[in-house]
Amino acid sequence: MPAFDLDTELSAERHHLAESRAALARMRGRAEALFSTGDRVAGDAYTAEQLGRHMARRVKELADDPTTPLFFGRLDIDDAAYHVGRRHVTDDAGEPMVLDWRAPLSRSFYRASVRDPQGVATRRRFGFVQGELTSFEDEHLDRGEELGTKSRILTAEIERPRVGPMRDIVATIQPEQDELVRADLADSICVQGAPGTGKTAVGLHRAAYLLYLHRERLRRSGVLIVGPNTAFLSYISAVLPALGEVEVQQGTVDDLVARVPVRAVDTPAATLVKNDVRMAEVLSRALWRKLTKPTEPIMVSDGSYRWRIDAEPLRRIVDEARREGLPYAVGRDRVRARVVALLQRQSEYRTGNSPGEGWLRKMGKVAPVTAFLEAAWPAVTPEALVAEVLTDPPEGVLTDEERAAIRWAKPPRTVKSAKFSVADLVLIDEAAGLLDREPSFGHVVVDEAQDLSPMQARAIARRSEHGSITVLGDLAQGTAPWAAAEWPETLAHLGKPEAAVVPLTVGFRVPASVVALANRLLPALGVDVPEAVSLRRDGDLAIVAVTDPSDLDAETLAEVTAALTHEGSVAVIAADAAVDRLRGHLAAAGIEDEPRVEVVPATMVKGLEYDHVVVHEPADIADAEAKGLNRLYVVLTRAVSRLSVVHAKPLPGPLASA
Ligand SMILES: Nc1ncnc2c1ncn2[C@@H]1O[C@H](COP(=O)(O)OP(=O)(O)OP(=O)(O)O)[C@@H](O)[C@H]1O
Repeated sequence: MPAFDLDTELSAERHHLAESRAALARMRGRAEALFSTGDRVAGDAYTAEQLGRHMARRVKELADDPTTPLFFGRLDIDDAAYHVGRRHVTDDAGEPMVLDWRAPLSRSFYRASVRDPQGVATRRRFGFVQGELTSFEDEHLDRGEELGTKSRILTAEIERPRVGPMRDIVATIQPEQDELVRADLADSICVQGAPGTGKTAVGLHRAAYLLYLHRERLRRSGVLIVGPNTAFLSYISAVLPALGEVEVQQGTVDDLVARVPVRAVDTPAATLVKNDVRMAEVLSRALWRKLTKPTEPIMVSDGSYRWRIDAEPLRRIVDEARREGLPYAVGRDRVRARVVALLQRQSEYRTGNSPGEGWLRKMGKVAPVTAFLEAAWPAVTPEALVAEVLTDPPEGVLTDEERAAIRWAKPPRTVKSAKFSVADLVLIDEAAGLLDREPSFGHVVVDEAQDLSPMQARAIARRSEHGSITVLGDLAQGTAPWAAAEWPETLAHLGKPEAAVVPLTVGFRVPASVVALANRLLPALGVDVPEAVSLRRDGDLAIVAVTDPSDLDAETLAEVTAALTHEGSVAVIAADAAVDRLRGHLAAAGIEDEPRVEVVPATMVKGLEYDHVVVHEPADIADAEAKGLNRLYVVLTRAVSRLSVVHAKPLPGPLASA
């Protein structure tokens, strides 16, 4: 193609971009105008409120970020051109100027190939700098041209330095990722992906996709993202808003179950027992054994008459309600209602009239009925049930040693004054689930799921009972004492045993040389997962052996200083115990004011990434915990461009020959 043609094309595309931005601004202007007059046109306060919320959301959704491209691709189908971007933009006549990446037609942007062109003659990808269109790249699928992962624009995007929070990947979603993103709402899936294969990205884009396709339904039931800690959640928090999705709930499992404050710390032994799935059985038994067979009749007087229900029908009512398998508190209400119904029938029989609402309510609360209920089906709170179990752990499910591990050394005088631990909160949540139903989200995305304990997984299962889930994780990165060695068990605890386990193996973060180093650890990790294959041929790996251990921190500092000559973020990752000392060391060298540098404890880096990672004394990281080698595997795979490993002690196990 002659050069002037390229220029003409580029300026035509720039023109389309400018026009699209102007059209989006008009769409937003219209939404704002509607927003400001909304309460005047709404019939009542409730509708005005609903309309106001809807319009405010709409205005937010239509925000234009001048630093990100409004479209990033184009499809030529049957002589028509369709630009693909972050959201629909239409001109004043309602004609599409940019298609939302989630629209059915846009699917071909991600999936069309020479083998299956899907009607696409040409696929065009745009290169941008700061929202300005600078280049494009065409694949003429109709002429057998396909770039795949060799696309220059894809490579540039993957290799772009990382600064600040996570970015969306709409422009470059790969076919195997797209298949997961666009899976049906009804499908629960489990993505087993090596580090940097885009699991988190896939989960977030899937949430955005499902919200687009099932907007009303999911807005009502809600979409929830569960992540391992708040640092991770804040790292990913900008992705969905950038995709126009501003109403997704994000939290850790601890956030989900936070019904009471955490005021105690468990021993490791107690933590293990409390997270074991048998605790569900312990709680369930402790609860249901509270029911007792009624042996006394109920005698009630309402002022005019005396009523009596014998023990036999009462036994039947309790047995029936139990057999119905309802949550405990619902069953209790049911028993009360049936007792009142029996009284009502007697009253109708004797007086010939139906008693009124007030009479029925009163009968539900009279002392003999309440006393019967308290004996046969006593009221209980989740906290009280857990406190009871921890005060005197029942026999039958746990071993004596396990019971001793969770028994409170000094039981509290009242439930209110009880001090609960993080693990207790999950138990309280389980107890609450036995008492009553938890509202279910329409879809839940669970990241770093390999670290969920069975009891935590059950807390998520209760919140997705009527919805589907996307489970993201990597068994090799499991560091919790209960971390899964295979997926089916976790999926069963999550209530979705049928979920398909789909692997992702192409890595977009970690350079090949770094992946090769990390992969050496895999055989020692005791899990059977496919190795990562890196798309990245760039990147540096340096192993710096220090002979005098007292030089270790100085060498680390030297690596940081060298890293700062490059673009992007720098992290020193060290065993937690060394972090304060290293921060002091860097501060003394005047690096504390450099916003690009962070000293991060090894236990906090899961899910994060930095352009340059300096790993400080890997042997200490590996020795710090039972799953230390898994932790080291996580640490080594955080680097986007360069990894320096600084060590005085021998490198741990399988890395020693590196
Ligand atoms: N298709 C893609 N195009 C461009 N960048 C991508 C693509 N897929 C993933 N990435 C980038 O690769 C990096 C790793 O992605 P992500 O964090 O989602 O991986 P992960 O599998 O969750 O990793 P980990 O298991 O280590 O937490 C991110 O910077 C992400 O933006």
